Amino acid sequence: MTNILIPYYSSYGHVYTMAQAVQKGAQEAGADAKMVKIPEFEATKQAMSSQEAYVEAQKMQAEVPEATHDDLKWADGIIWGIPTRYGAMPAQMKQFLDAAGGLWANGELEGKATAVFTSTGSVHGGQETTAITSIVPLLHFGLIFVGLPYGENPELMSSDAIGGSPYSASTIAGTDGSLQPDERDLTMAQRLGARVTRVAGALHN
Ligand SMILES: Cc1cc2nc3c(=O)[nH]c(=O)nc-3n(C[C@H](O)[C@H](O)[C@H](O)COP(=O)(O)O)c2cc1C
Repeated sequence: MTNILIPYYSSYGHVYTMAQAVQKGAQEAGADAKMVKIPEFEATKQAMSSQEAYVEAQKMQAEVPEATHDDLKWADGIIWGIPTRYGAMPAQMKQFLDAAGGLWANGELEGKATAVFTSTGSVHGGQETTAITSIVPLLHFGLIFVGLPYGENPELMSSDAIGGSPYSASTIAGTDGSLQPDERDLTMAQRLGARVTRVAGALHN
């Protein structure tokens, strides 16, 4: 069986919902697919403890285990859930990657399939920049990047304000976080899960 890991970071639940769709797509493609959350900073936990939306979203994810570097070793494919912070990945995600230097040094992730999915507050808030800049550290680990092709995702041709690009599945949370992922965003997220499962399986064999 192909092992797919979905490490994600989600303050308000949108990336968590997308991660569930990615997991469903991977499972339907035959993977053992595991969601894990990127550890939160203590300072952020404290700063956000009075923000109801954050506290509720964390409760929703209470059962999801925290990501470890051993999880990365277990995986044949890794699909990262990365909300946009100033057009790029959050510090929490970068810290997790920075702390994985031992895996980098030993080349332990080289040759595994990888992909990303993202979320922004606004339509042009940086979905593509988040995906593309995230590819840079992932390539340092020797991961093999999988995109979201037009052929499988006709929704990419839509002129509606929905997520999805050739670089990643994505969603728009709304600047006040009040939107939920569009059905088309979830469908593309599922297809990404399935595609990485197929690629990871082929690479593993
Ligand atoms: C510090 C910070 C920086 C952010 N920067 C951006 C940004 O550059 N562009 C954007 O559209 N949204 C930005 N957002 C909004 C987040 O991308 C949005 O809250 C997130 O995608 C929602 O996903 P979640 O519910 O999984 O946390 C920012 C949010 C925070 C807290």
